Amino acid sequence: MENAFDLPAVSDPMSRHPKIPGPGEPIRLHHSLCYGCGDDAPIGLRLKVIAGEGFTVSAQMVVEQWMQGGPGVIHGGVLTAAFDEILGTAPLTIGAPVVTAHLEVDFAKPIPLGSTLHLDAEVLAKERRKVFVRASAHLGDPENPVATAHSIFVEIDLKKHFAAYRDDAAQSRP
Ligand SMILES: CCCCCCCC/C=C\CCCCCCCC(=O)SCCNC(=O)CCNC(=O)[C@H](O)C(C)(C)COP(=O)(O)OP(=O)(O)OC[C@H]1O[C@@H](n2cnc3c(N)ncnc32)[C@H](O)[C@@H]1OP(=O)(O)O
Repeated sequence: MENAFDLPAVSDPMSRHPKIPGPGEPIRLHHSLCYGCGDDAPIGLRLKVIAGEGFTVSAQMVVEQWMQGGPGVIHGGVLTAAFDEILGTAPLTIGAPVVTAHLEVDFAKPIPLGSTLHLDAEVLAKERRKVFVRASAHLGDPENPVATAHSIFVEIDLKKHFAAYRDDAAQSRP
Protein backbone atom coordinates (compact mmCIF):
# COMPACT_ATOMS: atom_id res chain seq x y z
CA MET A 1 0.00 0.00 0.00
CA GLU A 2 1.31 3.45 -0.91
CA ASN A 3 0.98 6.11 1.73
CA ALA A 4 2.15 9.46 0.40
CA PHE A 5 0.56 12.30 -1.52
CA ASP A 6 2.68 12.23 -4.65
CA LEU A 7 1.11 14.06 -7.59
CA PRO A 8 1.54 12.33 -10.95
CA ALA A 9 3.74 14.22 -13.43
CA VAL A 10 0.87 14.11 -15.93
CA SER A 11 -2.82 13.86 -15.10
CA ASP A 12 -5.30 11.77 -17.03
CA PRO A 13 -7.70 14.07 -18.90
CA MET A 14 -10.43 15.51 -16.64
CA SER A 15 -13.62 17.30 -17.57
CA ARG A 16 -16.43 18.75 -15.50
CA HIS A 17 -19.28 16.28 -15.23
CA PRO A 18 -22.37 17.55 -17.08
CA LYS A 19 -24.67 16.72 -14.15
CA ILE A 20 -22.70 18.61 -11.49
CA PRO A 21 -24.64 21.68 -10.31
CA GLY A 22 -23.48 25.10 -11.46
CA PRO A 23 -21.19 27.32 -9.37
CA GLY A 24 -22.96 28.42 -6.17
CA GLU A 25 -25.40 25.50 -6.22
CA PRO A 26 -25.39 22.80 -3.53
CA ILE A 27 -24.17 19.29 -4.32
CA ARG A 28 -26.68 16.61 -3.35
CA LEU A 29 -26.03 14.57 -0.18
CA HIS A 30 -24.49 11.21 -0.99
CA HIS A 31 -26.18 9.49 1.99
CA SER A 32 -28.67 10.96 4.49
CA LEU A 33 -27.01 9.23 7.47
CA CYS A 34 -23.48 10.37 6.57
CA TYR A 35 -21.56 11.84 9.51
CA GLY A 36 -20.16 14.54 7.23
CA CYS A 37 -23.21 15.70 5.29
CA GLY A 38 -26.30 13.69 6.24
CA ASP A 39 -29.44 15.52 7.33
CA ASP A 40 -30.65 12.42 9.22
CA ALA A 41 -27.37 11.60 10.99
CA PRO A 42 -27.97 11.61 14.78
CA ILE A 43 -24.60 13.31 15.27
CA GLY A 44 -22.72 14.96 12.46
CA LEU A 45 -21.29 17.97 10.73
CA ARG A 46 -24.21 18.46 8.28
CA LEU A 47 -21.93 20.17 5.80
CA LYS A 48 -23.59 21.67 2.76
CA VAL A 49 -21.03 21.42 0.00
CA ILE A 50 -21.37 23.98 -2.77
CA ALA A 51 -20.08 23.54 -6.31
CA GLY A 52 -17.52 26.09 -7.49
CA GLU A 53 -15.90 26.77 -10.85
CA GLY A 54 -14.05 23.95 -12.57
CA PHE A 55 -13.10 21.17 -10.19
CA THR A 56 -13.64 23.16 -6.98
CA VAL A 57 -16.14 22.94 -4.11
CA SER A 58 -16.59 24.85 -0.86
CA ALA A 59 -18.42 24.70 2.45
CA GLN A 60 -18.75 26.65 5.66
CA MET A 61 -18.93 25.26 9.18
CA VAL A 62 -19.57 27.08 12.45
CA VAL A 63 -17.28 25.60 15.09
CA GLU A 64 -19.69 24.58 17.85
CA GLN A 65 -18.95 23.70 21.45
CA TRP A 66 -19.38 19.94 20.89
CA MET A 67 -16.55 20.07 18.33
CA GLN A 68 -14.09 21.14 21.03
CA GLY A 69 -10.71 19.52 21.54
CA GLY A 70 -9.65 22.28 23.62
CA PRO A 71 -9.76 24.18 25.60
CA GLY A 72 -11.58 26.64 23.41
CA VAL A 73 -10.50 25.29 20.04
CA ILE A 74 -11.65 22.70 17.49
CA HIS A 75 -10.68 19.04 17.89
CA GLY A 76 -8.22 17.96 15.19
CA GLY A 77 -10.33 14.93 14.32
CA VAL A 78 -13.41 17.07 13.72
CA LEU A 79 -11.44 19.31 11.39
CA THR A 80 -10.09 16.21 9.64
CA ALA A 81 -13.64 14.87 9.20
CA ALA A 82 -14.73 18.18 7.68
CA PHE A 83 -11.78 18.03 5.30
CA ASP A 84 -12.59 14.39 4.43
CA GLU A 85 -16.12 15.37 3.48
CA ILE A 86 -15.24 18.31 1.28
CA LEU A 87 -12.22 16.57 -0.27
CA GLY A 88 -14.37 13.52 -1.02
CA THR A 89 -17.09 15.59 -2.64
CA ALA A 90 -14.72 17.42 -5.00
CA PRO A 91 -14.17 14.35 -7.26
CA LEU A 92 -17.89 14.40 -8.09
CA THR A 93 -17.06 17.45 -10.23
CA ILE A 94 -15.27 15.01 -12.56
CA GLY A 95 -17.98 12.38 -12.11
CA ALA A 96 -15.96 10.10 -9.85
CA PRO A 97 -17.58 8.47 -6.78
CA VAL A 98 -14.70 7.84 -4.39
CA VAL A 99 -13.58 6.69 -0.97
CA THR A 100 -10.70 8.08 1.05
CA ALA A 101 -7.45 6.16 0.68
CA HIS A 102 -4.93 8.68 2.01
CA LEU A 103 -5.43 11.95 3.90
CA GLU A 104 -2.79 14.35 5.24
CA VAL A 105 -3.69 17.38 7.36
CA ASP A 106 -1.46 20.29 8.37
CA PHE A 107 -2.79 22.24 11.32
CA ALA A 108 -1.38 25.78 11.01
CA LYS A 109 -3.27 27.76 13.66
CA PRO A 110 -5.72 27.09 16.50
CA ILE A 111 -9.34 27.38 15.36
CA PRO A 112 -11.50 28.97 18.07
CA LEU A 113 -14.98 27.81 19.03
CA GLY A 114 -17.61 30.11 17.55
CA SER A 115 -15.60 30.86 14.42
CA THR A 116 -16.87 30.18 10.92
CA LEU A 117 -14.57 27.87 9.06
CA HIS A 118 -14.43 28.35 5.28
CA LEU A 119 -13.40 25.15 3.51
CA ASP A 120 -12.29 24.99 -0.13
CA ALA A 121 -11.25 21.91 -2.09
CA GLU A 122 -9.97 21.31 -5.60
CA VAL A 123 -9.23 18.24 -7.69
CA LEU A 124 -5.65 18.57 -8.91
CA ALA A 125 -5.17 15.42 -10.96
CA LYS A 126 -6.43 11.95 -11.77
CA GLU A 127 -4.35 8.85 -12.47
CA ARG A 128 -6.29 5.71 -13.27
CA ARG A 129 -8.70 5.37 -10.28
CA LYS A 130 -6.72 7.71 -8.03
CA VAL A 131 -7.99 11.27 -7.61
CA PHE A 132 -5.63 13.83 -6.03
CA VAL A 133 -7.41 16.53 -4.07
CA ARG A 134 -6.18 19.52 -2.06
CA ALA A 135 -8.14 21.56 0.47
CA SER A 136 -7.62 24.53 2.74
CA ALA A 137 -9.49 26.17 5.58
CA HIS A 138 -9.57 29.82 6.64
CA LEU A 139 -11.53 32.03 9.02
CA GLY A 140 -12.45 34.77 6.53
CA ASP A 141 -9.13 35.63 4.91
CA PRO A 142 -8.21 33.13 2.18
CA GLU A 143 -4.61 34.43 2.28
CA ASN A 144 -4.35 33.19 5.88
CA PRO A 145 -5.16 29.48 5.96
CA VAL A 146 -5.54 27.89 9.38
CA ALA A 147 -5.16 24.36 7.98
CA THR A 148 -4.52 22.55 4.70
CA ALA A 149 -5.08 18.98 3.52
CA HIS A 150 -3.81 16.76 0.71
CA SER A 151 -5.50 13.51 -0.17
CA ILE A 152 -5.79 10.59 -2.52
CA PHE A 153 -9.28 9.26 -3.14
CA VAL A 154 -9.93 6.08 -5.09
CA GLU A 155 -12.77 5.74 -7.54
CA ILE A 156 -15.15 2.91 -6.72
CA ASP A 157 -18.15 1.13 -8.15
CA LEU A 158 -20.70 2.39 -5.60
CA LYS A 159 -23.00 -0.65 -5.76
CA LYS A 160 -20.21 -3.21 -5.48
CA HIS A 161 -18.11 -1.40 -2.87
CA PHE A 162 -20.94 -1.08 -0.33
CA ALA A 163 -22.90 -4.22 -1.26
CA ALA A 164 -21.88 -6.11 1.89
CA TYR A 165 -22.66 -3.23 4.26
CA ARG A 166 -25.96 -1.74 3.09
CA ASP A 167 -28.10 -3.89 5.42
CA ASP A 168 -26.12 -2.63 8.42
CA ALA A 169 -26.83 0.96 7.34
CA ALA A 170 -30.56 0.22 7.36
CA GLN A 171 -30.38 -1.51 10.78
CA SER A 172 -28.35 1.27 12.39
CA ARG A 173 -30.98 3.90 11.63
CA PRO A 174 -31.95 5.73 14.81
C1 LIG B 1 -18.11 7.25 4.23
C2 LIG B 1 -18.52 6.69 2.94
C3 LIG B 1 -18.40 7.54 1.79
C4 LIG B 1 -18.94 6.90 0.55
C5 LIG B 1 -18.91 7.77 -0.59
C6 LIG B 1 -19.40 7.21 -1.86
C7 LIG B 1 -20.03 8.16 -2.77
C8 LIG B 1 -19.15 9.29 -3.16
C9 LIG B 1 -19.95 10.49 -3.30
C10 LIG B 1 -19.73 11.59 -2.56
C11 LIG B 1 -18.60 11.66 -1.65
C12 LIG B 1 -18.98 12.36 -0.41
C13 LIG B 1 -17.84 12.63 0.49
C14 LIG B 1 -17.43 11.42 1.26
C15 LIG B 1 -16.35 11.80 2.21
C16 LIG B 1 -16.00 10.70 3.13
C17 LIG B 1 -15.27 9.63 2.44
C18 LIG B 1 -14.86 8.54 3.38
O1 LIG B 1 -14.63 8.77 4.53
S1 LIG B 1 -14.74 6.98 2.75
C19 LIG B 1 -14.43 5.96 4.19
C20 LIG B 1 -13.00 5.75 4.48
N1 LIG B 1 -12.31 5.04 3.41
C21 LIG B 1 -12.50 3.71 3.21
O2 LIG B 1 -13.26 3.04 3.87
C22 LIG B 1 -11.69 3.09 2.12
C23 LIG B 1 -11.09 1.76 2.59
N2 LIG B 1 -10.17 1.27 1.56
C24 LIG B 1 -10.62 0.57 0.50
O3 LIG B 1 -11.80 0.27 0.39
C25 LIG B 1 -9.59 0.17 -0.52
O4 LIG B 1 -8.30 0.19 0.04
C26 LIG B 1 -9.61 1.13 -1.77
C27 LIG B 1 -10.98 1.09 -2.45
C28 LIG B 1 -9.23 2.55 -1.39
C29 LIG B 1 -8.56 0.62 -2.78
O5 LIG B 1 -8.68 -0.78 -2.91
P1 LIG B 1 -8.87 -1.51 -4.33
O6 LIG B 1 -8.61 -2.95 -4.10
O7 LIG B 1 -10.18 -1.14 -4.94
O8 LIG B 1 -7.77 -0.86 -5.29
P2 LIG B 1 -6.17 -0.86 -5.19
O9 LIG B 1 -5.66 -1.53 -6.41
O10 LIG B 1 -5.67 -1.32 -3.86
O11 LIG B 1 -5.86 0.71 -5.27
C30 LIG B 1 -6.18 1.46 -6.44
C31 LIG B 1 -5.09 2.48 -6.60
O12 LIG B 1 -5.06 3.31 -5.41
C32 LIG B 1 -3.76 3.25 -4.79
N3 LIG B 1 -3.91 3.30 -3.34
C33 LIG B 1 -4.67 2.51 -2.55
N4 LIG B 1 -4.54 2.86 -1.28
C34 LIG B 1 -3.68 3.91 -1.24
C35 LIG B 1 -3.16 4.72 -0.19
N5 LIG B 1 -3.48 4.52 1.09
N6 LIG B 1 -2.33 5.72 -0.51
C36 LIG B 1 -1.98 5.94 -1.81
N7 LIG B 1 -2.45 5.21 -2.86
C37 LIG B 1 -3.28 4.21 -2.56
C38 LIG B 1 -3.17 1.93 -5.27
O13 LIG B 1 -1.74 1.95 -5.19
C39 LIG B 1 -3.68 1.87 -6.70
O14 LIG B 1 -2.90 2.75 -7.46
P3 LIG B 1 -2.36 2.42 -8.94
O15 LIG B 1 -3.46 2.68 -9.91
O16 LIG B 1 -1.92 0.98 -8.93
O17 LIG B 1 -1.21 3.38 -9.13
